[in-house]
Amino acid sequence: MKTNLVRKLKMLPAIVALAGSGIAVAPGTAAAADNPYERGPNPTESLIEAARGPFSTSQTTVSSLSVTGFGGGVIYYPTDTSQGTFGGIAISPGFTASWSSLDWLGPRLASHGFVVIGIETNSRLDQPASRGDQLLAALDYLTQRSSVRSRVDATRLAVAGHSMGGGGSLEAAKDRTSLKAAIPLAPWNTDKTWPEVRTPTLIIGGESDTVASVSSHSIPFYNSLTNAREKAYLELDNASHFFPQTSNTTMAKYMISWMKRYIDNDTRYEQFLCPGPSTGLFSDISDWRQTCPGS
Ligand SMILES: CCCC(=O)Oc1ccc([N+](=O)[O-])cc1
Repeated sequence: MKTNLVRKLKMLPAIVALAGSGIAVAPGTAAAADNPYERGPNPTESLIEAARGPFSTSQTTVSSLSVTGFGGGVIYYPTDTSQGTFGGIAISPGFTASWSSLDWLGPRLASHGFVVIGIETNSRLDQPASRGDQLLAALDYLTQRSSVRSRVDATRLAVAGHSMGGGGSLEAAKDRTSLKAAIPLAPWNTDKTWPEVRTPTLIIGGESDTVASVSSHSIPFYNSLTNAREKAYLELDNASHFFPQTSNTTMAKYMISWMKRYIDNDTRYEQFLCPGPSTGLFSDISDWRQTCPGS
C-alpha cells in the first residue's frame, strides 16, 4: 500500500508534464479524465493533413470464407494497446468496385486511432440497401469475432462509403441509430430523403460529379437530414464522382475531424468543423454547410 502511494507520488510530475504537452495519456490519468475516449496529441492543421497520423498501424486480411453478411475485406488497426480501445469504422466501395479502390483510406484513418474495416461486398453489383446491411454485418464481425475485437469499443462505431457505398452508409445509419458517425462520399441512392437518420453525418460531394450530381444527391440528402444530431456538407471544388479513389488531403482532413469529434467525442477537433473552412476563390472547397453544436 505504502509502496504504491510512493510510486504514484513519484509519477505526479510526469503526468502533469504530459498533460501540458498535449501527448495523450492513458484513460484514468489526469489529461484524459474529462474524456476517456480522447486518443492522440492535440490536433493541428499539419497533423490532420499529414499522410499518416500519430499511431503506427498494422493490417490483416479477412477472407470471404470466414464471414457471413459481407464479402470479407481488410482490417487496419493501431498497434498501440496502452491507451484502451479504439472506435471502429466500416467502409464500403461503390458499384462494380472493390475495396482496393479506396484502400488508401484504411491506414490513413487507422493512424489517427481507429480500427477500420474496408469491406468487399457480396456482389460488386449490390445496391445501397444491401451495402448498408453489409456495413453493419462488418461492424458486428469487427467487434464480436475478428482477431482485433479486443481493440475495438463496440459502443463507438461509424460507417462510410463511396457512391452506392455512400448511399449504403445512409441506409446503415437509418437502420442503426446508435452509430456515432456516418460519412457518405459522393453518395448515390434512389431514396432522396433521410429524416430517420439521427447519427452525426458529414456528406462529401464532388462539384463536377456527373454520376451522382450534388444537386440531385448530396445536397438533397444533406437537406433531408432533419433529425441528425449534427450534419455537415463539404463540396470539393471541380471534383468528379471518383474523387475518393485517389489520396485526397481535404477529404481525409475532414473525415478525420468528423470521426474524432463524434466517435471519440473529442472536442479538440471542433476547431476544424465550426465554423469550418472558407470557400473563397483560392480554396479547393466550393461549398461548406453545417450545424454546429449549440447553433
Ligand atoms: C466506383 C463506382 C461508384 C458508383 O457506385 O457509381 C455508380 C453509381 C450509380 C450507378 N448507376 O446508377 O448505374 C452507376 C455507377
